[in-house]
Amino acid sequence: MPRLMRGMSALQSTDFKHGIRPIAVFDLDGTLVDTAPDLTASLNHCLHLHGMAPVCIETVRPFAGHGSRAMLRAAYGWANTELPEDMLERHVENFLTYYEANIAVGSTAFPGAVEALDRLSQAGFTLAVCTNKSERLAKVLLDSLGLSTRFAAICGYDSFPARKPDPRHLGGTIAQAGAEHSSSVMIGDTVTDMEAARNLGIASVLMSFGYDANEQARAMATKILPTYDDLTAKLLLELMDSAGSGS
Ligand SMILES: O=C(O)COP(=O)(O)O
Ligand SMILES: [Mg+2]
Repeated sequence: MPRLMRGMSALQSTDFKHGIRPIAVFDLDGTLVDTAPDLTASLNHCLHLHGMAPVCIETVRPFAGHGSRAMLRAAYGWANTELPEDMLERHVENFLTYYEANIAVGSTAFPGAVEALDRLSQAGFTLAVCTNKSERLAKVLLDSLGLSTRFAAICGYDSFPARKPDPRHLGGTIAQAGAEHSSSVMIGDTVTDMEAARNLGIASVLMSFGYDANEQARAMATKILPTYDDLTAKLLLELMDSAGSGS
């Protein structure tokens, strides 16, 4: 916190274009935090309850950023087993109960993520999280990892009437953080994040180490980065300008 305040006090709002403080909005699963270990454990807990064999984390990873239903449907598909809708809903309940109780057992911030947050804060950026997790679970996870106080807003799929890729989720997060979408950028790991940014008319960065940086996501991203090392304030300000925002 003292570090953040030092960074903020070093810059005046007049240092930014039109005096607007920029905001970097981060996706959570697969972007800031590697949640796949605990999501896989929760999935395997559900499969075990139904006498099914466990699945390995590498198989689950591409589905990990698309929610518990997507993971459960995929796992039943791999096992060639029917999954009726009512059973899926019971599984989701079990999944979420287990997940909440074990949310930060194996989950950690991706390499370089915390340092990138430090850099951006020191450069005067506001930070926020826009995730398709529930707002409550996102806050529980970020609290457990000691990261939540860094963010001016943490918004989940249930914070607004619509979720990513609907621009109301991303736009609502930016507004709740006290920022403006004309000086904002979205950093994520899936096509859902890139599409949300495009729908709001802002720049996006695709972190290609994430869970599902597929062709569609790559084609939609303003910039693709393989690691956090290159995620700098300078780059994000340039992307905001080139997206026509902030001008
Ligand atoms: O839980 C999900 O559906 C995905 O979460 P994310 O938006 O943080 O990647
Ligand atoms: Mg994600």
